[in-house]
Amino acid sequence: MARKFFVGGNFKMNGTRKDLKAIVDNLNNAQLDPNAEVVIAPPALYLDFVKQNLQKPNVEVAAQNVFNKPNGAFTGEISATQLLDLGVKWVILGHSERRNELGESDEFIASKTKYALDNGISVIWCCGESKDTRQAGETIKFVENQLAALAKEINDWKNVVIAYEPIWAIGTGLVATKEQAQEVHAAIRSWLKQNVSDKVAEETRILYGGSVNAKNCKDLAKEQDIDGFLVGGASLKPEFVDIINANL
Ligand SMILES: O=C[C@H](O)COP(=O)(O)O
Repeated sequence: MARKFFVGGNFKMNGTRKDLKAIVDNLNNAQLDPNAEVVIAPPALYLDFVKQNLQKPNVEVAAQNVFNKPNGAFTGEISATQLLDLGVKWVILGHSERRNELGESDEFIASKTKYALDNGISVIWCCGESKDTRQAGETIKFVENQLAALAKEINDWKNVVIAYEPIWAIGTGLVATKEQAQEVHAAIRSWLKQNVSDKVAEETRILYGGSVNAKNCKDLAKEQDIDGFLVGGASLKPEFVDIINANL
């Protein structure tokens, strides 16, 4: 089964209504590859605003976080029920900025992933190594450990998209070579085959994230196990359209 090309735009903590309207208008007015599935993740405060302004049926909205409890005294958190109330059916979890800046552990991320999936929200689950880990030659072992922590919590992978994002490539302009990215993507797929099932390995989309732009996306997209991208900085710019259209 061919895996559908997937492009996520992670706006992170960027944009006001004016900026976001311009980004959404740019997408509304663009010719987008009809075979690409596109999800954009504005700051939580603007999820509804972006949703109301989007006019493209193949572009959906994602949250950048969700908590693992239904409601209650959890200041600053957002529940799955609240996301569904706005019609938001995607969430990004496990991003290295939340792992490192906010101290989210593998176990906490796995429990949030389970909670989101159990409530019908699809997850873009992120993994990836630091520069030190890569230099020590431990990239694959590190990513496999992150996967193992997730696999302890979840059984059903059909609504999970994996994003491999080497931390040293995020926002640095230092993109992984297509060989480096393909090697880790193939290792993730092989881990899924050995530890989950052939079907999950075959069907799960594995995205690359880390300084993807209009210039490097076409080459990366040709790699066998790269099924799309999770884009940060460039998703705020008009070139996001070129990344969505990388296969055209
Ligand atoms: O979630 C997106 C990644 O962190 C990549 O960000 P970047 O494209 O700005 O390097």
